[in-house]
Amino acid sequence: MSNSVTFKTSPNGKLTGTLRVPGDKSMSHRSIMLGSLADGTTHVTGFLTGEDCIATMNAFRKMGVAIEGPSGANGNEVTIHGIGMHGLQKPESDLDMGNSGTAMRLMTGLLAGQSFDSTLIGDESLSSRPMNRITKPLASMGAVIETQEGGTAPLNIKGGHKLTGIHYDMPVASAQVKSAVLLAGLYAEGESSVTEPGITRDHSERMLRGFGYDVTTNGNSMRLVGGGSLTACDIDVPADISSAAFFMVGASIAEGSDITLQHVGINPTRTGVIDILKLMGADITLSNQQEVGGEPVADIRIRSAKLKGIHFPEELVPLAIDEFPVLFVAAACAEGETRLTGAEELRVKESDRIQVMVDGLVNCGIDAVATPDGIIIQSGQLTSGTVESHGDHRIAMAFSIAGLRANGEITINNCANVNTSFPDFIGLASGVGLNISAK
Ligand SMILES: O=C(O)C1=C[C@@H](OP(=O)(O)O)[C@@H](O)[C@H](O)C1
Ligand SMILES: C=C(OP(=O)(O)O)C(=O)O
Repeated sequence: MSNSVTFKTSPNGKLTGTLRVPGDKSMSHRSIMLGSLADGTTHVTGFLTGEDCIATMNAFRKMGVAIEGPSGANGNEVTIHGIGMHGLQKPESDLDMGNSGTAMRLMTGLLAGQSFDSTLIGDESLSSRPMNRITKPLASMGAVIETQEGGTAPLNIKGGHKLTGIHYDMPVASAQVKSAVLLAGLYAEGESSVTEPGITRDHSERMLRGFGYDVTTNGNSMRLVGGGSLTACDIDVPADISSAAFFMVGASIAEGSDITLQHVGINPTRTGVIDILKLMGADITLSNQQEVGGEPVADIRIRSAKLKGIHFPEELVPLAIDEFPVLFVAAACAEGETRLTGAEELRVKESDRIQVMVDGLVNCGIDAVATPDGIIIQSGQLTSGTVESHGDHRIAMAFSIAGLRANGEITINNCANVNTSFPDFIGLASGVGLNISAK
């Protein structure tokens, strides 16, 4: 897709049938990172072939890791020939993390513990996101990292510095910050630990354990001791609940919908979207629940329902952090008022997701107001309109879903980055009944 991809929706769609959305982005990034540092060969299935995860894969290839794939019948199998905790080689050029905060922040933690220098770069959006939230705790472990003025990327990470474990009381509930400290902690002397102000996704801890590393979780605190090693394992990446969320909201708001989403990851640190939609009155049922490779998965059936506006519980914010753009679309279609508070983190994602969603909703006829840490949305009729996604994949897909309830066409600009997290969104969404085209 070129940079100027425009999506156009038309009315009267409903979502029916069965769908398996692409693999989990958080787990796909981590599978490449841990697989590369492990002893032995790691096979990954269900890998997300979105641009962000391919960028992570290419970064490790540049550091000497042999990685095969994506290949296989579904094109989502990857084989990583791990080179051990100390096997990475100095890359000959900058490592480009594309659009992904997760990749850049986790990689910074890992690279801080290497013997060589490296530079991490990203696209325009990533280059404007705050990196001092990780460079600060990493510096107190002994890492030497140069940021740009204002604490942004490119990041120059100086190798060869001895790291020492710390305890870090995280000021924000961020899995990326937690993971950066724990991954640096693998290379640090002694114990590294974090306490998070609210529960955040725990894929790093689970996957480290899957690779045989001892990570202890005690309530909101996690700890590990540096100097150990990782043992290769097989990883089955479930479908991404953040991608499934678009269809959960779409099926809820479009009358006559009945869709089943298969093999979705339902790790309790990710299921805020299900809890929130249920509080709004959604009809959601889970079946085939099982544990696959240390992560719970299920099939999720959603039928259309009459939603009502609510005040989103603040404790659910980190557990649904990437799903708010599409939850705001649900709110526009729900009876009454919906309020979000305690979500200032949304302002430092791929775009300022509060302001960008307010602007787009207002352009489509909805009364929405931004607050410093959230939003207030009144129920209304979505109309035709033109929306700027600001290159943010989740904004582009949220307004695609809004098209199901709009009484006219919605034009969404700057949608190329949908490929970072959801390859073939248009094909899969059209296949289950969304009236949408891209050009
Ligand atoms: O650790 C991860 O994989 C992620 C953590 C979250 O970011 P924060 O840690 O900044 O909240 C989330 O928004 C992001 O999409 C993925
Ligand atoms: C915020 C997101 O990702 P990241 O922070 O990795 O860019 C996202 O995928 O919605």
